[in-house]
Amino acid sequence: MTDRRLLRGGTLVTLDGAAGYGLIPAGAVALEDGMIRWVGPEADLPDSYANWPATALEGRLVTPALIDCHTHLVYGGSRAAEFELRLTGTSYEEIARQGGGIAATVRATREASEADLIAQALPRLDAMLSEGVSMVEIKSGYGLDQDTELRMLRVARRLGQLRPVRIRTTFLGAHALPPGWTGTRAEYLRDICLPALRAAHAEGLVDAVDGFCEGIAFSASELAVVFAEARRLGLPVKLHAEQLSHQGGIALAADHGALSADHVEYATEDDARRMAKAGMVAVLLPGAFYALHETQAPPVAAFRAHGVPMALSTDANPGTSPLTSLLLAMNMGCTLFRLTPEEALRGVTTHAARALGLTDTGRLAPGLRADLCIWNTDHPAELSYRIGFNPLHTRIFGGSA
Ligand SMILES: O=C(O)CC[C@@H]1NC(=O)NC1=O
Ligand SMILES: [Fe+3]
Repeated sequence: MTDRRLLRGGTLVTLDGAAGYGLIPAGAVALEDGMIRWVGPEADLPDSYANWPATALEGRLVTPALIDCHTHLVYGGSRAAEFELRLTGTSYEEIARQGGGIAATVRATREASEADLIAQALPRLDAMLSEGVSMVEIKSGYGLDQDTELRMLRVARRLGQLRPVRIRTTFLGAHALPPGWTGTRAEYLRDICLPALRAAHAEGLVDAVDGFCEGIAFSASELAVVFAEARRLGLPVKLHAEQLSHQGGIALAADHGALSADHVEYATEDDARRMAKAGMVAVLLPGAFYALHETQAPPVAAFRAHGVPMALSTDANPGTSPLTSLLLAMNMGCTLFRLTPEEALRGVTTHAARALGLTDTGRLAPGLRADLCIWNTDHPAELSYRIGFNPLHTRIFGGSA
């Protein structure tokens, strides 16, 4: 039985082309068997679609469904108490020295069963879906041992079976040293991280590989070992780079054909040039910038000048970005990083898809997946202008509402 649906009488934001909204006023979209078949002015609708079951859009805005391309959505426990500590004078570093920070989440995640992790992740995932998200990237990185890293990735895969959403998984064993590790960072990567990556890959749990290139985490030369193994396994790479300082992470990522460099607050003009040449996406994460009271914004003007596509994401994680609203991340991208509303919308659709290495979604065009959002507004800027307001009317996933 062919599943057909015609949306008619809305303002379409196709995002076709390298710039602009690709607006089609009074437009129509024909969906069939989970794919977009036709997009255009309703006046030009071919007769063959005229009798398809129709939904009147009544002038509402239609965009591609949203994509959150950088999250740490699966984890155990909460760090709300640390939030309170920080606001009563204890520094981030002091909390880490006391065994808090990532280590606290690692302990809670190791103690959590698969069912616990699913139960704790679902409300966060549901919050994203309620705002029109159709795809979420989820990283490991709170296990830092093989069993827990694989359990995190299995949970991420399971979430895509429990909800109408696509999940892309990223192995982030190179996130931090495990609590209590007495060896070197290179020994952790060799003896724990890489065997876990190979085991996760063998189980089909990994879509990409990531690392945290920072003074408090791993150096570019240490991470080169992880990226070399990822490439040997045929996996794409991406990198948390230049977040709190300049460590040369972008150069490493560019040398390994990375899909993206993420955070990039301390990226330079030369980094932007390298990213453009390597065809990388800059994934901007304003939630962490905001929560850490960061003052160094990413070099948006340099990314624009060199044609580096910019994506936006929540970086949903319990420490530096306990944010599960991609709409708020859009507003932060505009307000904190001075992105235009068009750049913000591209950042959570077509550029986010590119940051995940995907070409089957992120725009309204024939042949792409029928993942769309219908909004109770008629102007695209409303999506990043409002703060704490969700104008979603209908989320269409694979052609179904
Ligand atoms: O604090 C946490 O739990 C994660 C921090 C998070 N991880 C990373 O690589 N950068 C971050 O901001
Ligand atoms: Fe992150």
